[in-house]
Amino acid sequence: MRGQSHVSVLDEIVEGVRADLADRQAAAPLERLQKAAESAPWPRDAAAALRRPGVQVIAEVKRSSPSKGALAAITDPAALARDYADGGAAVVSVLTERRRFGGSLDDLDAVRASVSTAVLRKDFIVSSYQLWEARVHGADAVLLIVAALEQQALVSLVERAHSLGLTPLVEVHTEDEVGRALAAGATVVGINARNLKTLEVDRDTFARLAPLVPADRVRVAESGVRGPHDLLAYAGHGADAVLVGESLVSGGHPRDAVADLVTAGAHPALRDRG
Ligand SMILES: O=P(O)(O)OC[C@@H](O)[C@@H](O)c1c[nH]c2ccccc12
Repeated sequence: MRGQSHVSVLDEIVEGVRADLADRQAAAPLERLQKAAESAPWPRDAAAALRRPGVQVIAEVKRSSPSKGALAAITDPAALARDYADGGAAVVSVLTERRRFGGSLDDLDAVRASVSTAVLRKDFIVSSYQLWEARVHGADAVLLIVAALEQQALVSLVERAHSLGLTPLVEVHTEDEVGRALAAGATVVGINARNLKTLEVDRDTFARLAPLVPADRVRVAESGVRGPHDLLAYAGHGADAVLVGESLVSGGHPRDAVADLVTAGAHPALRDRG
C-alpha cells in the first residue's frame, strides 16, 4: 500500500530478485550477454501462437509458490515441458525466479532444448539485463508485471523486449494497471486473478478487466485454472488464452491435463471469435 510502511509480498520478492540479479551481473557483464545474443536464433512469434483460433493454453513449469509452498519436485523440467507440448500447449512458461518459486535459468535452458513451441520466461523483470538473459537462454516471450514497475521502466522494457524479438506478456490486476499496460503499448495483456501484494485469488478479476482491453490485443487469463470448467468460464468473458501452473504440476498427469484444456478450448463455439 502506497504511503504506508507495509511491505507487500511483491516488494519482498522483487528485493530478492534484485539481489540475485546483482550477483549475476557481477559474474557476467551485459556486453557478454549482448555478444552471445548475436549468435542466438531469432525468437519465435509467441503472440501469433496465442492468436490461433480457440482458447490457447500456456502451461507453466512451477515448483513452488509463495502462497502454497512446494507444489511438485519437477526433477526433469524438459520432460514436463515435452508433456505440455504433446498435450497441445501453445506456449510453455518457465518460472526462473529462484527464492520463492524454485526456478532458474537452467530450467529455461532445459525447456528450450526440449520443445519447439514458444517459451515464456516468467520472472520479476526489473532490468533490461534480464531481457538479454531471456534472449540468450532461448525465451521467445517475457512476463512484465505492471505492479512491480514504474511506468517509465515499463515503457522502456516493453520497447526493449520488442526490439529483441521477445513478446512481452504484460500482467495487470487492477483497472489502473490495464490503463498503464495499454499506454505502454502492450499487445499481449495478462489479467492475473491473483493479487501479488496479498496473494489472494479472485477469479472475477478477468471478467471485470477484460472489457477494458481492446479486442485486437491478446487477452490472457492467469491463475486459478483448475480444469476445463475454469477455462470455459474465462473464455466466456473473452479470454484468448489461459496461463496454468499449479493444477498441471500437482495433478500427476500433465499431458492429459493440458490436452483436456486444449480440447475444451477448441470447442467450435469458441473458435474464430471477434
Ligand atoms: O498456478 P496457477 O494458479 O495456475 O497460476 C499460474 C500463473 O498465473 C502464476 O504462476 C503467476 C501469474 N503471474 C505471476 C507472476 C509471477 C509469478 C507467478 C505468476
